[in-house]
Amino acid sequence: MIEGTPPDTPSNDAQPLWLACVDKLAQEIPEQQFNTWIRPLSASVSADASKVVVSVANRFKLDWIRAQYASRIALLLEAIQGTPVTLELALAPREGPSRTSPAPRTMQDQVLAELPDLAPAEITSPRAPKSRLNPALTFSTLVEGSANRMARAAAMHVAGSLGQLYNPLFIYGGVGLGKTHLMHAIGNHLLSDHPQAKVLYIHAEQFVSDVVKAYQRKTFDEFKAQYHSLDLLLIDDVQFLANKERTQEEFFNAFEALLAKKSHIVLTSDTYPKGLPDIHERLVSRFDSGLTVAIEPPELEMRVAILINKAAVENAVMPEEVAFFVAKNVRSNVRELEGALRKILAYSRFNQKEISIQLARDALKDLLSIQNRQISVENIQKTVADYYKIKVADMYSKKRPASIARPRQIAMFIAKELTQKSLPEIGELFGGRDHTTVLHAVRKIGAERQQNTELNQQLHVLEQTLKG
Ligand SMILES: Nc1ncnc2c1ncn2[C@@H]1O[C@H](COP(=O)(O)OP(=O)(O)OP(=O)(O)O)[C@@H](O)[C@H]1O
Repeated sequence: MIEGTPPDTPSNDAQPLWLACVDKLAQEIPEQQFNTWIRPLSASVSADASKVVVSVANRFKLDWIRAQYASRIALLLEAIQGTPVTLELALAPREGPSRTSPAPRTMQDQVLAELPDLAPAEITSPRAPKSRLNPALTFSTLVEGSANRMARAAAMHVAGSLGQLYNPLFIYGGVGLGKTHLMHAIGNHLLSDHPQAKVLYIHAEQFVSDVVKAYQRKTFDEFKAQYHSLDLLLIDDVQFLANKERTQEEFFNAFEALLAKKSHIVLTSDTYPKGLPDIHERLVSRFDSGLTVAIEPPELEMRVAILINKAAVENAVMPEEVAFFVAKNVRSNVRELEGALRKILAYSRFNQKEISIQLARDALKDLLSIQNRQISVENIQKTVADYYKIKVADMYSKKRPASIARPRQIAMFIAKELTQKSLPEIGELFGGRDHTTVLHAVRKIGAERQQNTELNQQLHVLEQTLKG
């Protein structure tokens, strides 16, 4: 399931498929959740009903629907239609004034300008459920591996002894690596031990919107009472506070109030605190004043374990050899692994065939061909050379100064991570080097990545660039 643009040939005849799906969801989901998340959706269905594009008002909602409801919607659509249906989520076209409208004048205007893309109805919608935690996201459903071991241990510590060490806990890493899951796990753990604890999970964009609402309705006292009285505040994706001056100020106030009363704050972001652009220095230094931990992309064995576990949750058996095949081909993040698994399960159920490597190959045909097309060792050499401002020819040359040798080692490391090439093949493509030279580079950069935040960040950027 991917984000995309509406299909070219929407058909009104096919709309009953979507309406039937919405009907089913209405029976399954609590009314308030249904009204908040599902009712506002609109969908366009291709003429042959093989593709449904659901439009969502803003990115926050899109992420939420993708995480919470997309797999269920996809399954329902296929069950109703009786043939495979591709589900896509797309941002609805924005209406009203563009972001380039003249600078706001009053404080309320300024705050309103910070509003994420929420429809007006959202501003007056009833208050969300108290903790906003998803009970399914717990420590027990989070597979542990070296990629998340430290973050998981710190999170468990926080959940077990609130307000003491590691406050704030700042968790960062690339998309779909389990940061949100870990946050919810902390909240759920705390609530299971202390059901009366005041816990709030909130996405940073929603925090911006809460600040806006407080200004609009002149309910700042209520806003402060709500936030400043929490025992645990979990705030996701703080990079979304960038350039939101007023919101940052309110967040700073809440932050200080919570720390003063020994409440705990857990934050996530796509980068480490000092790497956050357009966030006020005093907030950045607060973010960094507790414990900052990274979540890395999961290593092969962890990806295999995640696949096998998630298949079991869906009452399916994924043989280990198939899990290895998928894990070797889907490397970027857990969300993509989940997407691949969903495709395989749907394909297996639809064709009534057992899960095998051949079935996985067929189910993931599109995904595999895109990957193979995109990432070649030549592409990696060029991207890394551009990034470190050296000549591509230096990737094959025998030169040894560190300014050249290091980018070369980084390129070898990425080649091992992102392509199916063996060590000797990679060595060959780097000017006929021995496979032990490649192995040395892979081990060295891999170990350094765990310790060196800056290198880790550079690798993330390079990997994201290569994956397009
Ligand atoms: N170690 C893990 N074990 C099991 N499931 C995981 C693990 N890590 C991530 N997931 C699952 O992968 C999906 C994506 O994770 P999550 O939403 O927590 O990522 P994220 O890092 O917050 O991403 P984003 O930055 O895009 O918000 C979720 O369904 C989550 O449950």
